[in-house]
Amino acid sequence: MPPIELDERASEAALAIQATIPKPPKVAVVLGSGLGALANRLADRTIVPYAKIPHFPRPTVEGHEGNLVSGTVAGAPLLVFQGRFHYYEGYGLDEVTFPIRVMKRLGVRTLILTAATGGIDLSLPAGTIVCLKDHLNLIGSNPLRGPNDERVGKRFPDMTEVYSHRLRDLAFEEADKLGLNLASGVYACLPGPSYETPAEIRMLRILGADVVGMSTVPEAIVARHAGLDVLALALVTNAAAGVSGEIISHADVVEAGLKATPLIGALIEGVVQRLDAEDRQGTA
Ligand SMILES: O=P(O)(O)O[C@H]1O[C@H](CO)[C@@H](O)[C@H]1O
Ligand code: HPA
Repeated sequence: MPPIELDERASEAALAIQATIPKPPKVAVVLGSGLGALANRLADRTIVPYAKIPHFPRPTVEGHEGNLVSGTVAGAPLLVFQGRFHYYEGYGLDEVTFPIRVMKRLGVRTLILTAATGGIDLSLPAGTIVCLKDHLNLIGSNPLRGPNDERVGKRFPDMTEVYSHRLRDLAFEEADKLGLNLASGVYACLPGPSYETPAEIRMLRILGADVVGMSTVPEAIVARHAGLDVLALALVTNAAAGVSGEIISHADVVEAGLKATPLIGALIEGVVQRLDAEDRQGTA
């Protein structure tokens, strides 16, 4: 898909959203597997089903509802993408990252990505929340492949700091307030949909990965290209293949996501409130 056409699609989608949400929040969250209930924590909700947004793909995976929800958390505005798209669903990376291109046009400046992941590092048991410090893009392609749209970002965007140091510091401060032991780690993105083999997990550990999943990285790359600040919170829903010997199932992943929703929700709310306070003081 040439970039101009993609740009037009994203602009049309943004215009349609603005018909219902005229002043979209500047902070957006993409919810990972099993974390959809986070959207229910918002007050003053306006819901736009993805099906009502032109050119928007439809989620096909259990645990990804397919709604754009605008609302507030303790008075702070937040835009929630309840459901994401994955490469393994058959979507191209243009479609996987379409919501990021749309939110850029809506005026979003900060993106919080959430994801369900397998824990590679033995010190990261199920239930741990990991604040990403870096990633390994092992999906076999790049969402910026193809002609570059210079109006959005550079041909060769720097990726030294994909996950904003400022936002990470903020997340750790808010985690402290909640008494939450937030971990820090590197996310390896594989195409899926099969889970990894134990040998692949040993390889990923040698490569420096702490958690593994099938999303997040394409979205983070497109967001950085477009100049958004990115924070990513990965929930460890299971021990990665071969780590505990337990079988991995998506039903268990979704259940673990549901269980952790109150905690990860409280952390996100703390971060969003801090960003709102900074915005009001004109420091963001
Ligand atoms: O990354 P999210 O969307 O949270 O989902 C994770 O959970 C699914 C596998 O159970 C995969 O889609 C993996 O990427
Ligand atoms: O173990 C996993 N591997 C890949 N993706 C995942 N998403 C949740 N758990 C996993």
